[in-house]
Amino acid sequence: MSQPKPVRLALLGCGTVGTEVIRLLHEQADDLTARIGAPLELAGIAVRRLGRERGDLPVDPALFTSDALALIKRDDVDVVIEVVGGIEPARTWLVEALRAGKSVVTANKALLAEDGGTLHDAAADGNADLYYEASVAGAIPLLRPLRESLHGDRVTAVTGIVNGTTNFILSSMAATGAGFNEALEEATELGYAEADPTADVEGFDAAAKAAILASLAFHTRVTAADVFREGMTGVTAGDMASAKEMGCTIKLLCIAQRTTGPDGSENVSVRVHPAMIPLTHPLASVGDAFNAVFVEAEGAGPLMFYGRGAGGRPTASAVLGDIVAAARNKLTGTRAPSESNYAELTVRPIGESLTRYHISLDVAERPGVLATVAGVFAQHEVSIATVRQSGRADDAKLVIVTHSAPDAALAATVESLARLDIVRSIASVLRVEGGAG
Ligand SMILES: NC(=O)C1=CN([C@@H]2O[C@H](COP(=O)(O)OP(=O)(O)OC[C@H]3O[C@@H](n4cnc5c(N)ncnc54)[C@H](OP(=O)(O)O)[C@@H]3O)[C@@H](O)[C@H]2O)C=CC1
Ligand SMILES: N[C@@H](CC=O)C(=O)O
Repeated sequence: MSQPKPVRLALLGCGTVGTEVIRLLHEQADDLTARIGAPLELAGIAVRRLGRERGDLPVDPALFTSDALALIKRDDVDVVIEVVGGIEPARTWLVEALRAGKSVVTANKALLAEDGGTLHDAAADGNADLYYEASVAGAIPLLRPLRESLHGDRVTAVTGIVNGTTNFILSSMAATGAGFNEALEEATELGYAEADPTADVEGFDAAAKAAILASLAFHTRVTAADVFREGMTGVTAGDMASAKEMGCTIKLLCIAQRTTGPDGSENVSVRVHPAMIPLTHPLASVGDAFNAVFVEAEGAGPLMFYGRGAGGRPTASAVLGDIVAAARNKLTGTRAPSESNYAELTVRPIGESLTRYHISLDVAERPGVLATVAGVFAQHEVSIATVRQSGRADDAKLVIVTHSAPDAALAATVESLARLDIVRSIASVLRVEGGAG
């Protein structure tokens, strides 16, 4: 019997993820051939620095090129795998590949969240597959369940920890009191952080993932620019200690919800910010670079997805799953179902979202302080859940946790508090989720 023709792959990028894709392709070659019905073969590997030392990769050095576009355009390439990152030149490459009918597998959440529409349109034009499971939550199978398994249901919320680097840092700060810089350095060495770790710590990476999740979950187009984003660089050791005292911890959360506006219209709210959650909350025990995501759907109820959210090998596992799917489709001449972004829901501004605040104030110690502070909350129609008071005659502290209120009212309350002469400083403001406080 004649050997089936190999499915030929162009790999763009050979960094943390790309090298592990090469290793898995090599280690599992026989199994992959059996599963797909044809062998996978690397046609070329595009990198930026041809002379870079790449260790003992099980691959022919002649496959390396610095001309990604020429590699993509080759007639013998069936599937393009992009693990480079960034907006350009990745967008140009992927549009070129898709329009030419080549399937694309990418881990590039930044591009998908900024301009996913262009990629989906190019995939439709070229009748090609666009797979991106690795772009959100590393190894966790999450996008395929949203894209396929839950397509008969109505998803109402997606909440979770979707950035491994910041979860690693916050978990280290909570467990060992490790400093921010030290923990970030370790996360970078372990291959969790983005090329520019600002994307992680300032919440851009999680916001991109939130946009992808919200688009898939609610069948509407949400871009990174639509997502309210606050990073975790402002979280201090003091915040962590205060959270601990209250039986809580702090996590960078992604929260995407289907909501109803004041006029009864349906819309969505998508936000990323650090939040205080009780230690009893299932997300509180998600440590290291692990991710966990809750999906709530009307029929299914709550579902939880948990696993490694970053790192070369786990991410490569998700990439390989997509390669197998794309290769099978190539052989059978079929295509994965395209995205159904039909809903056109408006994204509500953060000010309209209902949140709760934990506010820590340094105040003067004199009679009437508490009443004055409480008056400010009343003025903004924000109800107080708990108040803790501590301190000496010249240096008192008030820690206030609110009930839920529109975020704009809570932010305005903080602004008014800052203007009071009895408030020496606002030590910290954190949002609270999951019954904390
Ligand atoms: N690391 C992780 O845990 C995860 C990463 N991702 C995503 O995967 C993608 C890759 O991440 P990661 O492997 O960590 O990144 P790295 O920075 O480790 O690797 C990037 C690779 O892209 C190559 N490259 C950069 N610019 C060009 C160019 N102009 N032409 C050709 N090659 C180029 C680099 O070449 P050279 O080697 O010569 O420098 C390098 O091989 C990103 O989109 C990231 O967001 C997704 C999930 C998890
Ligand atoms: N930098 C990202 C990598 C995976 O997406 C993270 O830390 O989660």
